Amino acid sequence: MSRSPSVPERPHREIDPDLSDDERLEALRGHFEDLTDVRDQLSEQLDAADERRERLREKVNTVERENETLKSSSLYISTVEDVLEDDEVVVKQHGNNQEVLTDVSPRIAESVESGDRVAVNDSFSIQTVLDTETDARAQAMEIAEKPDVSYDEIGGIDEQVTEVREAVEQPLDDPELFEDVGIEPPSGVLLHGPPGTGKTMLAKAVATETNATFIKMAGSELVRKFIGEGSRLVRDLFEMAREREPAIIFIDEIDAIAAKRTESKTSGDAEVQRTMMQLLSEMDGFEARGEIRIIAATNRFDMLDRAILRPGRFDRLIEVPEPNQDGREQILEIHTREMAIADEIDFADLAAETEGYSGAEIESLATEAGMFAVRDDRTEVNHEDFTNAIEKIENDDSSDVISSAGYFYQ
Ligand SMILES: Nc1ncnc2c1ncn2[C@@H]1O[C@H](COP(=O)(O)OP(=O)(O)OP(=O)(O)O)[C@@H](O)[C@H]1O
Repeated sequence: MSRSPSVPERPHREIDPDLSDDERLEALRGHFEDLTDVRDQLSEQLDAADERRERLREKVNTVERENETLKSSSLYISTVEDVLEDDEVVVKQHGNNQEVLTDVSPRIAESVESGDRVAVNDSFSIQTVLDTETDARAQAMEIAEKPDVSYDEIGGIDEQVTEVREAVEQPLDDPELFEDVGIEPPSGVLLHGPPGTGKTMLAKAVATETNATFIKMAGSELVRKFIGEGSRLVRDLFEMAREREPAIIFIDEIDAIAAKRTESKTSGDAEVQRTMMQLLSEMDGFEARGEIRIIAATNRFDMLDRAILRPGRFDRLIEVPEPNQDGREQILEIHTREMAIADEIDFADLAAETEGYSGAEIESLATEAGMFAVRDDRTEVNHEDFTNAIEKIENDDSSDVISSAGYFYQ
């Protein structure tokens, strides 16, 4: 940056009072000339400053325009395939799968790794590395390499466990058996039933048992949070499963993307429709004996578009009902396994008191009973803590533990 020019010194001239008139006039003239000089210098400096200000203003305008263009121009999402030497990388564009060799700016070169999702501009230069926050794929899916749910943690739905094991686990574990018999295993399994009855648990338990990666995507989030990205995310979902075989794809709340067509033809509906079409086409092109199994869940079975239930799609329907007396008893026992509970606790009695409770609600009940003991400074939970907890839950209007209001299952 150039230094600002120094301000000229103010001229000063003493005039001797003893001088003659002519001499004084001469001295004053000299002083006047000095002043004029200073004025000229100042005015030159002023012009130079004006010129500099003008140049800076132009610079600011250009930067502002560049900034605007950067902000408004769309960036494309790509995946880094390979990081080479000299800050070069190979990226693959989503959508058209085009592979491009491009440079990474030294500013972010350190943080780019193979497998990263990045945003590139028109000339494929990487602008940013998408972190997990901005990475829709990571946000939309829950991935567990090793889910940790075993069948003995699921109570009251033994029949459903057996059915799911036959339809999902066996084709993964023993595909030859199906080949020998000459049948195709079911393509997709649809679990339907009220909320909190163990559908997600069941899917996770199969993944645990078969050492498969568990990849979950929630239909409602696809529709609410990832507007416009639904079909791409469905494609990504299957791609991710193929990358991580064996894998269990679990689509929760499938009704959000596979509901019967409504009268209204809003653009939102069209988008949901596209997402469903993508799901159907992924399933249709699927090798049923492969290492990927698909489980979907819904508590709005009545709303489903029948197209997804056709053979080759979700062709095995398994109802997961609310637990009965025995089921509730088993679930209570499961959720109190790790608790210090008194011998006197009568599970059959508590099961009778909790008619209409789902598995998730029974789990909350156990926690609430434990809270009563904590409040009382006791380490052992007794029968009364449970009955108090039931009373509290049922009286507590604000509690959504017993959430029959939001319950649409038919
Ligand atoms: N049958 C069950 N046995 C033991 N625990 C259960 C059972 N059902 C539900 N739970 C408990 O409730 C929690 C929630 O259950 P889960 O998420 O599997 O229900 P869901 O049927 O998938 O519900 P939603 O339809 O709301 O997604 C589980 O983590 C588990 O602790």
